[in-house]
Amino acid sequence: MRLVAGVDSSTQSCKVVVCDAESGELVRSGAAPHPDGTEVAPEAWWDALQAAIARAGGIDDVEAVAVGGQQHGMVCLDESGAVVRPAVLWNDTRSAPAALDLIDELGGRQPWVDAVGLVPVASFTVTKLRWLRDHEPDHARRTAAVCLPHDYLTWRLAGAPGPAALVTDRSDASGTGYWSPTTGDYRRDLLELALGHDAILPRVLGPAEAGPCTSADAVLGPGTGDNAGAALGLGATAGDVVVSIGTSGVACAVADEPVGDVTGVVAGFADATGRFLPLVATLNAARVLDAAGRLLDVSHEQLADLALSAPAGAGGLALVPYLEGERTPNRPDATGAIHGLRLETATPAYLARAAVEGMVCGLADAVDAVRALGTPVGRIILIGGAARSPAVREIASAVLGLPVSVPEPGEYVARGAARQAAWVLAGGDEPPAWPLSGVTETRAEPTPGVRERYAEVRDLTARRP
Ligand SMILES: Nc1ncnc2c1ncn2[C@@H]1O[C@H](COP(=O)(O)OP(=O)(O)O)[C@@H](O)[C@H]1O
Ligand SMILES: O=C(CO)[C@@H](O)[C@H](O)COP(=O)(O)O
Repeated sequence: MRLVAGVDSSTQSCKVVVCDAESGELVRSGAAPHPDGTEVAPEAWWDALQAAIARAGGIDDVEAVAVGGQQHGMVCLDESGAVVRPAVLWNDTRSAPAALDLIDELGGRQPWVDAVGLVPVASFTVTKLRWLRDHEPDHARRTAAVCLPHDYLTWRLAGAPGPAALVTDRSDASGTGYWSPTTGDYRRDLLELALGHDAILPRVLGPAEAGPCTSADAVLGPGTGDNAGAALGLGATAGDVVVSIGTSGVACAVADEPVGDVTGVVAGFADATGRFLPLVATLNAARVLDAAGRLLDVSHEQLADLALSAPAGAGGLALVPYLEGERTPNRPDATGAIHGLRLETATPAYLARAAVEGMVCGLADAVDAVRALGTPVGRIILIGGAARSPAVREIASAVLGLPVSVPEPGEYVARGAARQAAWVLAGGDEPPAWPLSGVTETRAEPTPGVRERYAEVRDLTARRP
């Protein structure tokens, strides 16, 4: 059996899967946590990767490896390849004012969409670089190379051979704000507009192009942004909308043509197969349920039981989930809120229901935005840590008014990276066929009233203190 490995260096943890290159069958896996916070030393990702690899039984016997990872994080290296400052992550909102400055300086939203397929918001790398230039000019000046979390780990696996050897892929490059999915080229003028000077950027490899090798002589694939990795791991095709409920909430779909949305709601990313990946991301997803569990002092399982024991709509109790500010809609300074509290609804069960419904309503808006750009929504595929919750599956189907397909619990981003590694080994125009097993479908009675109530209260939130 020829083995390949795939990595998902996500916001909260690092996961490694080792798979049969031909069939995709999972052979073994491991995981390790990441530190909390929206600023992380890249060395911590490297340590977590080493721990996850060890827990997966090592990767000395694999022939190819690819790394998927959280998108957009700003990793700055100096001339020697040393990290200049901790990475600023996708969910850090400090660069919201920088995003507005950049939009203004290029002449509005449309020039950004035309140039790079997206409108800058705090999540995207380009705005973080502008923040760096404005707030830490010494760090900006020392920055000789800029890369993303997955690029950094690929480079470390290759032995960190100097910044000029950095590589990336189309999907993650498309989330920087200085690479065009339409032309396949960097927009160095936009990098300079943000950072104040040019810098080394990772070479963008083709979807199945081999990168350097690891110290154990396994070939490294280009890697992927995590959402493109998930689409590849699931084998998503036209009509599939992948909804991921991890730290971020995401709705995305594979498309044959690039997408441009001047409202900035849908980002026109590239995917991991040479196609495109229109995507909407929210800042508030699984952690809203973590927070509800903490408030009620219950486990995820108990929270799900509580939520399912309350009636749909939670008697008008509605939770706006902007606990970390929000990216879509673009409200970096917003906070969460609970509306409609009455004596009858002031119970753990109603609050649990409202938390799941509020979080899912944010994702329903995301699915609507993807659909509004002409993407067909035939099937919803639900993944991410919170897809393990029966309440999330049931309420997602009810609120979306659609059946929801859930593959067996697994690490689909890491699987997508492993499938890319197998593709690098096998060559050819399409990745090896890796059948998806254990998909179950949840169909719940639609509850349109839940979204109507949510729409009434969605904008009624206080600003962050
Ligand atoms: N059974 C569950 N119900 C709800 N949430 C869960 C459950 N299991 C895990 N989670 C949550 O899923 C999140 C991790 O999901 P994951 O997709 O790995 O996140 P990320 O990719 O952002 O690191 C955590 O916030 C965790 O608490
Ligand atoms: O910012 C985005 C997509 O644009 C996020 O989806 C990040 O890529 C982080 O993903 P998770 O770690 O939450 O899965």
